[in-house]
Amino acid sequence: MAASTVIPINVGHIDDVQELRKTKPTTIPERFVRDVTERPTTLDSTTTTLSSPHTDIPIIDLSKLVNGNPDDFQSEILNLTTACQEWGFFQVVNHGIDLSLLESIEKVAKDFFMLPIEEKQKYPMAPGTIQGYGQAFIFSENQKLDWCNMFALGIEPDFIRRPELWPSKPADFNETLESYSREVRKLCQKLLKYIAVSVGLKEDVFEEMFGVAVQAVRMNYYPPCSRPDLVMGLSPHSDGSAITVLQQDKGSYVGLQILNDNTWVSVQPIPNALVINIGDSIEVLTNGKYKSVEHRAVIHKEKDRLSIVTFYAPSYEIEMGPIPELVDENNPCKYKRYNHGEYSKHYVTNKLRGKKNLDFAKI
Ligand SMILES: O=C(O)CCC(=O)C(=O)O
Ligand SMILES: [Fe+2]
Repeated sequence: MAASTVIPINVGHIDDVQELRKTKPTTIPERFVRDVTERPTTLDSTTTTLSSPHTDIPIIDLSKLVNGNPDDFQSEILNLTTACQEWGFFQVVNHGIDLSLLESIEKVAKDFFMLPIEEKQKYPMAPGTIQGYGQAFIFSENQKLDWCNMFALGIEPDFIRRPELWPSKPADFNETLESYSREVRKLCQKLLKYIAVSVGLKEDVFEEMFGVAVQAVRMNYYPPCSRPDLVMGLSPHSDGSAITVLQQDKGSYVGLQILNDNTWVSVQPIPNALVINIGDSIEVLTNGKYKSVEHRAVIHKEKDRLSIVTFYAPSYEIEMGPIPELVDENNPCKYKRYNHGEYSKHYVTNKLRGKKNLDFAKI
């Protein structure tokens, strides 16, 4: 997320999805109804329950990388290479973050979303910005809305923080988010080290390059919807980050889908695991060897869902472009050199639209 810039735009009226849900509408408001081509594709027409192939995306056991014997380390690095190259997504187990902390962040996030709307609206996401409570990436009154309420905050570096948007309720929200973010930051640093090794680079390459990495969190709350076949929880997109860490609530239904081989496949949640995905910045740095992958969230007819998503990205000052070791005559340079801050700005000032934002970086 880039530092906020206020853009004078007319986004029209954005319904709060939780409030909308309370009114039990018999028809879904037009602004949430997707064009036929954009609806969740595979549908069990008898039950209006969404069904799509479930795939077990790769699982990485971090403990084998952090303190495994050399054989385990090597085989897990190979798994990581496959996961990043063929999927761009994996679930990490034995990630070292206390389960009690995962539970605490889930609790404060849920408690926040359950507050009265008047309380949540004390922290509004202004049109065209990406921090606070509301709906991000809406830039016009004609744009379709996602079936989702979001609460997003910049964490690091300090200058991206908007302290006025940090809520006073629930009382332990801020403290919990600080502890959680510290742990997730360490996890990202570890993962990037192993991702570097897995692509044949020295382990500190990203750490050294990134400077004070940008970290932001977005909590997505998806209420149920009587017509999940018509709406989208979160529009298809790739993340602008280097990597993203996604925590789903305990007992989450299958809501995250990723585009693999042109098919939307559902990610089956594993209790206490974290979902990791490659963002656009790693795609550029690895010269496309590891690609960011388009993903989206779909909605359930009866159940709600919460995801807590951390984006970890290079500092805005750094110059981006493929790492020279990954460019040769068999792998010609596919991306230009640009300032990462420019890309972040480009990303947050456009609607979510698959991988289109990355055209910015392509030669
Ligand atoms: O809720 C999910 O599963 C997806 C969230 C996501 O992709 C995002 O916030 O960028
Ligand atoms: Fe995402």
